[in-house]
Amino acid sequence: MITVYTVPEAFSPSECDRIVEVANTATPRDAKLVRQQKDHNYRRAQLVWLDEQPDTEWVMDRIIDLVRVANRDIFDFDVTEFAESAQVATYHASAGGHFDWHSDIGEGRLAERRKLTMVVQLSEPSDYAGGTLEVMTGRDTLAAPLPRGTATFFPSFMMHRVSPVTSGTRQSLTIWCHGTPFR
Ligand SMILES: O=C(O)CCC(=O)C(=O)O
Ligand SMILES: [Fe+2]
Repeated sequence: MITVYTVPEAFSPSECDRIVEVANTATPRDAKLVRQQKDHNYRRAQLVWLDEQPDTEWVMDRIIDLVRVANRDIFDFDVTEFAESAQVATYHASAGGHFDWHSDIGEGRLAERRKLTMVVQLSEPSDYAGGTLEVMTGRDTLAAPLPRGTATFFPSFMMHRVSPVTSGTRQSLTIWCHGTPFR
């Protein structure tokens, strides 16, 4: 189904703490776009790829369970693999954190095979202002629920953005599921 689907409390507060801790102690990279070019006006965030961090296999195990259920119950997409690492993005208000409107499907061997996107809110809503994940559902946009640990799923072709973070810091966990490109 073509929809935005939310799972409250997909990750517990202590699981969010553990993921944030890994991300905050790793060496971040500036966010690169699907075609690997840097364009800071388009996206400003720091990224940590979980598969480069030790002791994070449990995160992937949880992701696999969540995605399996969401895809079985809601999307029924022909997804076969996670071809890219999960990433933790950190958007600082002080660094102009945001991500302009985009689709996750792009050119390139991996980006063209993205089908289902899952984003988990890792920060307490009171820790930041702005930084809303918005998904375009046609004429309207839908704001992803803010509570920490909430997972929001949407087809990777849907346009979405993270509005500018105006105070504090927002962190999120993103994973893509891949398969035969849509046709
Ligand atoms: O941080 C978010 O909420 C969304 C991240 C995103 O859209 C992406 O990494 O493609
Ligand atoms: Fe995205």
